[in-house]
Amino acid sequence: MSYQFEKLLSENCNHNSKDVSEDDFENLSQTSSSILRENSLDELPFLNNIVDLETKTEEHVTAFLKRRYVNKQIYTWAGQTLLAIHPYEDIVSNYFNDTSVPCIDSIISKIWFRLSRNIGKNNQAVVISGESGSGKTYSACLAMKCIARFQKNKKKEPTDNILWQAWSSVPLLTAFGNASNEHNNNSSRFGKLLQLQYSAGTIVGAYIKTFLLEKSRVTGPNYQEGNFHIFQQILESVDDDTLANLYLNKDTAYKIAPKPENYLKSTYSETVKSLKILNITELNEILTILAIILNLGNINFFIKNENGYIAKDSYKFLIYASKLFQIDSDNLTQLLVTKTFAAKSKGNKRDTLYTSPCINKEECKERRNCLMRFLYNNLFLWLVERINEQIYAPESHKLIGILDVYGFEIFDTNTFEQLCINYANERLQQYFVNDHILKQRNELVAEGFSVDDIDTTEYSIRVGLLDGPVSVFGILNEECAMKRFNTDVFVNIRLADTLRSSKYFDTPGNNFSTCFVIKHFAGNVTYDTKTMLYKNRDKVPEEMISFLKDCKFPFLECMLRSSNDTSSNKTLLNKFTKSLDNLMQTLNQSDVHYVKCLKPNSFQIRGYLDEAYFIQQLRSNGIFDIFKLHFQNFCIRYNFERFIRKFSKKLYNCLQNPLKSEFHLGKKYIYLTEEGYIAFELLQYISKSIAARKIQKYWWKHRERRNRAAVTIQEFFKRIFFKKKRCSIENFIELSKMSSDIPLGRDESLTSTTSENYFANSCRKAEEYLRAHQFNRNYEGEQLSLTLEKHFNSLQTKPFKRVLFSGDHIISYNRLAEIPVRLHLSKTCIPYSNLLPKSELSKGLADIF
Ligand SMILES: Nc1ncnc2c1ncn2[C@@H]1O[C@H](COP(=O)(O)OP(=O)(O)OP(=O)(O)O)[C@@H](O)[C@H]1O
Repeated sequence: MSYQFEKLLSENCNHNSKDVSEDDFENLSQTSSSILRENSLDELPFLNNIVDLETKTEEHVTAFLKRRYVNKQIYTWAGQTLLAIHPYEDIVSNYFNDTSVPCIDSIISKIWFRLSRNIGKNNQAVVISGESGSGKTYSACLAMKCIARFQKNKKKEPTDNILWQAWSSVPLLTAFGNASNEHNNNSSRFGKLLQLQYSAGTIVGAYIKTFLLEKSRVTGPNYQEGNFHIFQQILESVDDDTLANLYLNKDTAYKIAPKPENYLKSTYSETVKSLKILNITELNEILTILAIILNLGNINFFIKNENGYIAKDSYKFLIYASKLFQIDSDNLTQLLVTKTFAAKSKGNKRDTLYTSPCINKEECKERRNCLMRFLYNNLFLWLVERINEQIYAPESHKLIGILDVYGFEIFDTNTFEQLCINYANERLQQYFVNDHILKQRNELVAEGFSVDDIDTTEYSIRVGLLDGPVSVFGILNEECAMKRFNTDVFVNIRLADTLRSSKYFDTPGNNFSTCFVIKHFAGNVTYDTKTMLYKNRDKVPEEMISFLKDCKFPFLECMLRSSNDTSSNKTLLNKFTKSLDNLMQTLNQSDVHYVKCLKPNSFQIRGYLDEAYFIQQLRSNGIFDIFKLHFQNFCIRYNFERFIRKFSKKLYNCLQNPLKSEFHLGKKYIYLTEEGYIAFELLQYISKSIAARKIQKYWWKHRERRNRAAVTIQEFFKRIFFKKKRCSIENFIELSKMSSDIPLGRDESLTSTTSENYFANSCRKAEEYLRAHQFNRNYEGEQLSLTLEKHFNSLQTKPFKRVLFSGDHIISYNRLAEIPVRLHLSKTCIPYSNLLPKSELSKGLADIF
């Protein structure tokens, strides 16, 4: 046991509850550990964590995962990382509501557990990674569904529920940001980090951060690929009248929106519903922008005498687009077929602007495409901003991040977008290995665990090759900054000359090739430098912005406000690298949980796991490195002081033997497995209940004794009081007797007035007596007055026959009531029982009132 910990234990020995005996703990700990053992056996009919395998060779692990996959067990733990194999069939429902097996739900329950008990960092994140089409977005949706089940206040109307609104953003952003490609008919063409704001068991807000939309797709997807789903949705589902207002027609072939074989039949109604849930009312404006893009895409050009012109057959589309822009068609023509450039003027004068015609069709097309990309990208950013306005809670809260970025991509032709996407995956993989595996390894070694070496240099070298000082990005950015005329071949030669020494870089083909190869963690990808510089510059001509500002369509102004700073000289790679740096910072502030999505084969066939293909994914994902860290099962750690404050020394002493394997004492921390932590909490709870019950028992005993003592004292005092009272009544009776025993007629000096005085005196004394004894209309008082009344009336004193008492007053002493009178001095449950019938009042008690 660590010295520090021992010291703390001895310092804190007074901390324990004295009510619970060591034996109680002993018994409890035995019971609970046996419960835990039984549970784990019940819950794990098969092994479900590959670190528990006895033989951990690559072949063994693959065979084990294959067996699970064939048994339709698509989820498996690799330490604390969840492996999810794409089933290519709908079997996920088997896992619903069962957190005992590895699945997305178990990750979310872990996160919920941590947040609700303040374990670990304030923020939690799920990083879902994998190749394109491996099921990342699907897993992200499952995670959100699971959070919805966990959160409190389920009864709230769905429309008031932030999570419901955040959930509605999924089909909306899918429609605008997903498209079909050869790997996946619903491939995300942007990266997304959804941050859910958590407070006291509820999601109170959310925020969506997006990364680099593949905007080049909007000008026309690659062969057999689709454009963003929204275009098909409009052309298929919007009614004819609305389409006519948008200058669109179902019979027209729109070049940018081909229908690939495997296109996703997503529904427009779902998109509209999501807009409604998110209170986005600008549906018409959105449709107009999309209609402009569709019409612009059909505009063709021809060149005559080195001047660009709009082709006659496509002139109508130009007219439609300018009507939708609400600007004169000549302005649009001018924008598309001429270019403006600024020439430096002498002195401090402003630059002079010159206009020159586009000299070839490609230039005209590029200007048109630039306008379409700019419009679509800004529409997308505006949409994300509007969603965030609706779902964001301004107060700071704990965060649950769900990161779903585009998956690693290898196509026949890979260009700038694939370079960015694969770079993002490379960064995430590097983060996983460096900040998750390596950091843990070093900490574990420092804490006394013995862990094998893990070589992570290859991941850093590859990231350095892409974005370091001498790197692919460095050269592309430099070429953009120099603004010199350079061909794609030249850029490729420069890349090859500079980076040839790296073992992760290669240049296939001859000197005129425009291709280079990067050996990524997930495979070799051949990139084409064609259009790379152009796309990297990401420049929107000034005159295009002025044109949009001149248009009378008011929505354009709102949209431009959400746009990025177009005047900035930063390249797209600069911006993208920066956004990924921010993402890494966000992850650094969170406890990160990993879901690695894997594809069983490259043919999208269900029930078949291609071992060679699969093993490569495991290798490149760093899954085999996880074996070296199987200590990471100790996923909860406390520093000693907090541990002792939370649990007690006695609890620790009792549990250290039965739960020996569930915790580890390091130099700074005590490490617990989740089972260990639950056992500690369970026993602490039970021990507190025992202590509480004991305290209750003592308290009841004490109260009983106190009550009994009070009763004894009361009895004693009552006895004395009654004795005294009886005494004083007797005295009074004696006194009254004396006053009434006046010998009438015998002594002439004693007149009737004298006798009357005597009687009146007696009565006054009787009243005083009653008052002095605190006559308060209670039973005792009543008894007393009745006793006195009886006594007076037995005296037969002349001329006063009867004396009638009410409380501490004599109310009648000159004549008897002619009817039997009962005076009720306290309220009874019989209504009006304290009143006499009116008819009887005059006869009996007229002098009373
Ligand atoms: N566990 C699963 N059960 C059933 N279908 C699934 C499962 N996982 C994924 N799918 C389906 O597979 C397809 C691809 O999944 P998804 O879009 O989530 O992949 P992705 O990794 O996000 O791809 P990309 O990186 O291209 O966006 C989708 O149609 C999805 O519905």
